[in-house]
Amino acid sequence: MAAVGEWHCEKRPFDKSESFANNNENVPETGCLSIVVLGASGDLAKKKTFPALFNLYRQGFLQLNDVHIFGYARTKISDDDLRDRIKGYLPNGNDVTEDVKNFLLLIKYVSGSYDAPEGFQALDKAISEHEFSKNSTEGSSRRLFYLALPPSVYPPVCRMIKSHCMNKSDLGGWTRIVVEKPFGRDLESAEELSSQIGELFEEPQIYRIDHYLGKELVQNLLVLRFANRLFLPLWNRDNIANVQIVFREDFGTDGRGGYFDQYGIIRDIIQNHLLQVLCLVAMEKPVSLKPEHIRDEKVKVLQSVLPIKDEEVVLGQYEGYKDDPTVPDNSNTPTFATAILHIHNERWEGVPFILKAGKALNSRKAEIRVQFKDVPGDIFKCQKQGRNEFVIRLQPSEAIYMKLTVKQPGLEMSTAQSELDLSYRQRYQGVVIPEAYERLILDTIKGDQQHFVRRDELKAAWEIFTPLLHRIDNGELKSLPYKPGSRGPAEADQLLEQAGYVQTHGYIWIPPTL
Ligand SMILES: NC(=O)C1=CN([C@@H]2O[C@H](COP(=O)(O)OP(=O)(O)OC[C@H]3O[C@@H](n4cnc5c(N)ncnc54)[C@H](OP(=O)(O)O)[C@@H]3O)[C@@H](O)[C@H]2O)C=CC1
Ligand SMILES: O=C1O[C@H](COP(=O)(O)O)[C@@H](O)[C@H](O)[C@H]1O
Repeated sequence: MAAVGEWHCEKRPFDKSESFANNNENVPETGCLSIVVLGASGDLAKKKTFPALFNLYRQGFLQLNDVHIFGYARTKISDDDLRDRIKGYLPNGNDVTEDVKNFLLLIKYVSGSYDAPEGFQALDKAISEHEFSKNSTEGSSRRLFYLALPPSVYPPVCRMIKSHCMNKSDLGGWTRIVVEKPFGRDLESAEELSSQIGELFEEPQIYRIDHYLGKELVQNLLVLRFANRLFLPLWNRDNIANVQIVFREDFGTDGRGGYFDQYGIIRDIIQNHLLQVLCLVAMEKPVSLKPEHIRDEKVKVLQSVLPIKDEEVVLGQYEGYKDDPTVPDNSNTPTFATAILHIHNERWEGVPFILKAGKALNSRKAEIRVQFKDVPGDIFKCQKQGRNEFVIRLQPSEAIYMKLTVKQPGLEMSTAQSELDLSYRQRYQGVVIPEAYERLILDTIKGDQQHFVRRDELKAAWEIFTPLLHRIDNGELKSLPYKPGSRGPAEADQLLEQAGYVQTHGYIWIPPTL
């Protein structure tokens, strides 16, 4: 038993019945599982993919008897070199515990190119040997390919997997591929990539990962919205004045300037992470929790978004961004953007959805802020404290709180702003909040596509942002300079005010301490 306030990890059985989210009619699967991380020498693999696999392993979701992990990349390194690279990124990886040792022994490395058969044939041989050594029986050849690679190599890699590495039909089981963002640069390139991959794999085999969908509080959105009577009648244009979905980072592009400059903050954060969150905030109740029912509702939201107007966009670029030698001196790439989206449907007509994301700002946080309208016939006018807000803090200090006006304790009848607060660290002491990648990889193994982006969703998301992105790429919209460590361009706050957001002055939510 963990002491109060201490976070701990438990071995959990892989039990389908324990979670309501599993009612997606997937058949429970056991048997030989090969997880292949392509691009194993890279940044994402060492920082996110392998640590997520380790966490799944130490919680008992990946069984020693079934699983084998393969790293694949061009770099010529040995199994031990790869293990050494990964070790430092595992939780407490430098104290080589039994768990760390056993996990690292599960990893083998195969080197090869991304567009020639030899490497993939060697990979297939290594996987088959593993399947053979585990005495695989029918239905037990499960092969998961995680493409931790630049999207430019997805098409050749998918072709190679299809030609040389599919699960063996006599054993049954499955082959699935996980692809990372950025999935295209605009509608046309995304559709081309989708078609290339779609010719090789069926949609149920393709897992387009958006790690924001794996975050605990993003996963809580459906429960909050549809399991609480309190919110059902309030969640609409009659009561809600505006919705903000905000991502802030207090560091810049930090050595990733070359990559970032080709994409910018809208492609990096808004078109995917924030838009996915918007869908979950705005969608209608799905028929059930089946992945297709949920994704159908998300697509409807995206298809109801009106074209974005230039006057409802503010772009910024932090001073010093172009000091990175890999960023061109004349770059107009935004590192900050605020854009207002309007959803043209019965529930949301007239409610601005303000999406804001920025790098090198004054704080690091991601949150959803639902601001309610003023109370009609307000009798406390003279001491008005501010509007009700429902805030879902995605990170850090995960929390859900409701800003309310209450009576200030004491003899006087005066009002104050306070909150009803569910702070996770305090309420769920000793409970581990899983990393987004950990949860999503587990979903791919279970075959649950609920938290992955379907092809038509991706298309609709690009349809919303492509015209704006093209205007930015053509230099028709300029990025305003802002100071690193600031709130971003002042024009963004003016836009917020124009959209009807009423800021509460003199009140700051402080995460409770234990
Ligand atoms: N890093 C992160 O935090 C995040 C990354 N992503 C996405 O994940 C994917 C991988 O990201 P990341 O690990 O940072 O990328 P890297 O730049 O580290 O690339 C991963 C590996 O791919 C190979 N590679 C790199 N460039 C090329 C190229 N031009 N042609 C062929 N192979 C290449 C290299 O392996 P080798 O040369 O050994 O073959 C490299 O180790 C990308 O799609 C990225 O956008 C998404 C979210 C966060
Ligand atoms: O996808 C990305 O996300 C990270 C932020 O992820 P978070 O889970 O730490 O919020 C961001 O830094 C990166 O630019 C982007 O590509």
